[in-house]
Formats: sequence, structure tokens, C-alpha cells
Amino acid sequence: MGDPVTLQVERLGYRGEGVARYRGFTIFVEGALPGETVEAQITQVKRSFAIAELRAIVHPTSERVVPLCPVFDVCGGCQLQHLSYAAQLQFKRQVVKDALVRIGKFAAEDVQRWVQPVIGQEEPWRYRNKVSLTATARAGRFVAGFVEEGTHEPVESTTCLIRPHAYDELLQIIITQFEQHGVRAYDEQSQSGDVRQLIVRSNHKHEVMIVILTGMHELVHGRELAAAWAKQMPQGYRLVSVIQQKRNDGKNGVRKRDASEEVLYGDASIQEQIDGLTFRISASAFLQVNPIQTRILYEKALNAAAISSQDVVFDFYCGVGTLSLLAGRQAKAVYGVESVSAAVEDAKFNARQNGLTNAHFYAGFVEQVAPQLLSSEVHPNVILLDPPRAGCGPEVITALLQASPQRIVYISCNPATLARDLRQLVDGGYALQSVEPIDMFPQTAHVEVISSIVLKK
Ligand SMILES: C[S@@+](CC[C@H](N)C(=O)[O-])C[C@H]1O[C@@H](n2cnc3c(N)ncnc32)[C@H](O)[C@@H]1O
Repeated sequence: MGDPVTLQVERLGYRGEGVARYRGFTIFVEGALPGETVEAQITQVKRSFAIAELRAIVHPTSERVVPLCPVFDVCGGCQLQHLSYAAQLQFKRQVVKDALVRIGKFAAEDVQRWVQPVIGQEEPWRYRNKVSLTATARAGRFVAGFVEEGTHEPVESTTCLIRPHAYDELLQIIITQFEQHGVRAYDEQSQSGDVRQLIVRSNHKHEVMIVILTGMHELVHGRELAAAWAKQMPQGYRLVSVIQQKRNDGKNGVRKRDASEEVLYGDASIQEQIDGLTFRISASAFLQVNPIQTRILYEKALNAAAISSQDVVFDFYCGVGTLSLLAGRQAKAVYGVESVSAAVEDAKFNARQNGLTNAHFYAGFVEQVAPQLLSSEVHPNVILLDPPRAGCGPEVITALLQASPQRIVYISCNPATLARDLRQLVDGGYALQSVEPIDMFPQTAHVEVISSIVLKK
């Protein structure tokens, strides 16, 4: 503890930190890159690993680049801005391969064959269509930003290179008006103040939704502020919705589900177009955050699913029905399941507004709905899975194995849980055909993966 050490960095850990060996210990050094010799100081020692703080780079790698963001060192939003984009993509492919070998226990030669190169983004900056910023009161000021890694503290910055340029001006307008009207950011210490989170989302037409997350109380001046923002939008942008989401934080900070929503301006939702279909998205509903890569993600997923007009498709974890309806254009029928009830209402509305009468949506947890749906008389040939980071879990996989569809396309944002679930599917009689990683989150350590799985004859 406290020792200064010189380390040879061997690889990147899955969170993008440099990994080195020192006296039998694995040492994680944030900011260090593979192939580098660095000086670091040990700051935490655990049983089998230690954490060290980077002090100096003795020999940098040729893949090191200067991070463009002024707060890259502290902000938890990006982890890889110091690594060339080509090397970021190689790293992400390796993360997927490692998870399949270590967690999925698949043979390295098979994994090498299955895992394709990562599909990168031509312009890997300013790609997000949504930001969720944590708000805090700091020296009497309203601060909102991505949090510092491992803390709840937002990092203050006037810009962010993974969100649209116009958001800089937009957020400045919102925050200035909050300050002028005495709307305060929530202060954890005194447990007072109004705004806990600020969410901005926009679509390809540059229509904007602002969501203000507060406690259960009324937001004083909320409607006036929203109307004022509508008149001050950055050039080319139009405000279409301002929502106050009220949440009651239960004991020990556990968030109770008795949230309510109030429309302070415009509509309760925003619309987005994907591949010729129009989707309504409510404030609490999920939408992929990188619209350019999403089109590729869906195209690859649908190719892997190879849906014909005879196929019955189940889309588990379906959000507002984006993939379900794209699949529904080709299928005999599609059935979507999603836990956020507002998203399910959006999905039903989206089926109607796109004239797709063969799509059906159910609200509930896949763990509970899937076994019922799969034991009913509707038999799926194709199942699409797109779970959150936790993956599907054993009950869902067991229900899938019993239903035995011919094809499963599993979209995952977490290679570790994907590898765990794939192992169960393969042991249950499926064969893994291909694993296509796609970079939905350039500059971060996250990677999205599309896996194609077929029932063995
Ligand atoms: C990664 S998103 C995918 C959504 C959709 N496929 C898309 O591309 O927009 C995962 C979705 O699963 C929902 N979800 C999370 N846990 C769930 C569960 N246990 N059962 C049903 N839906 C769940 C989330 O609300 C979210 O909409």
C-alpha cells in the first residue's frame, strides 16, 4: 500500500483500465494502456488484486492519443478517449472473446471463428440522442453532469463530446433559468432541493424532450420555465415535450415504484423514425441512444433472424416495439414483452400508427410472462432477446429451451451475462452460429453484441 511501482501493462480490463502483474498480484491502473511501461502508486490492496494510480507514462504505446474532452480524466461517461479508435474496436472484440472463453467455457478456436470484427462508427463522436445527467447543488450553484467514476458526484463541464453540440447551449439555458427562478438541484447532505436528474432526448428532426426528475412535490415555476425554454431553443431545434417525473425515494434510497408524471409543456412523448417506421417514445421508455449504429444493429439482427412470412416471432424485452415491428413487417405474427408499462402502451400505439395488425404486446417481466406465453398454443419459430445488462437469467432460458424455437437472436450489452446464457442454450441443444459485436458506445468500454443461435437438428 502506497508503494511506487513500475509496471508493464499487459492488457485492458473489461472496464477499460490497464492490467499489469506485480509480485503475483493483478494490478489495475486506470489510464494505462497495453504495451506501456508506467509508474504508478498502489492505492488499494485486496486479497488477489490491487489498484494503483497512474503517476507517469515511461514508454507510451503508439495507440495512445490525446483525449479530446477536457474532463476525460475525471468524468465516468467515457473510458477510452486516450486510445485510438481502431484499438478501441480491437479491445471490444477481445472483451467479447474473453467472456465466451472464460465465462461461457467455449473452445478458443470456436470463439475465434464466431466473433466477427467490431462494426465501428464512421464518426465516433457526438452520437448520443439522449443524456441523463445527475444534478447536485455545489456552492449554491446548480451543477448537472455525468458522474465521476465510482461516485454519485456529477462532473461539471460546459461540453461533452459524445452528445450533440447543441446540447451544450440547451443545458446552459435550462440551468441558467433554474438558477434565476430559484429551482435548486437536490442536495444529498441536507436532503433538500428539487431536481435530481435532468434528461434530454432528441430525434432526427431535432425535436427535443426534457425530463426533470424530482421528488414528489410540485416544481414551482415548472410550466413557466418550460414555456420559456421553448422560445430559446438552439438554432434548428424545437422543444416538443417537458415532463416532470416525480419519484418517491423509499427508505435507504430504494426507489419506490409509485412514480408519477406531469406534462409541463407540449406532448407526453417524442417520435422517432427507424427504417421507414415511426415510433412514439414516452419519457420512461427505452430507446437505443446511438441512432446511426441502431440502424445497423437492427439490420444485422433481422438478417440473423431470417424471418419469413410463415414465422411467428417473439421479441422479449421489446421496449417501444422497435425491433418487434421491423420484424413484424416480414413475419406472420409478432409478440413483444416488456416490463415498463408506458413502453408497452407506446408499442401498441406504434403498431397501430404503422398499420401493423399482426403485432401483440404484453406488459410484465419476461421471467413471468415468457413461461406462460411459451406454454400457450402460440408457437414461435424465432425468438429475439434484448435484455438489460443482467441478461436473461435461468428461468427465461429454461422456458426458451422448452419452447425450442428454430432460431434465437440474442442482442446483449453485457458480454459476461451473454456468455453465461449462451452456455445454457448450447447445453440445451442449440448451436452458436455467429457473434457480431457492434460499437454503439464509442469512447466508452461498452460493447453491444448480436448472437445468432439455431436449434441443432
Ligand atoms: C436493452 S433494452 C431493449 C429494448 C428494445 N429491444 C430496443 O431495441 O429498443 C431492454 C428493455 O428491457 C426492459 N426490461 C428490463 N428488464 C426486463 C424484464 N425483466 N422483463 C421485461 N422487460 C424488461 C427495459 O425496460 C428495456 O425496455
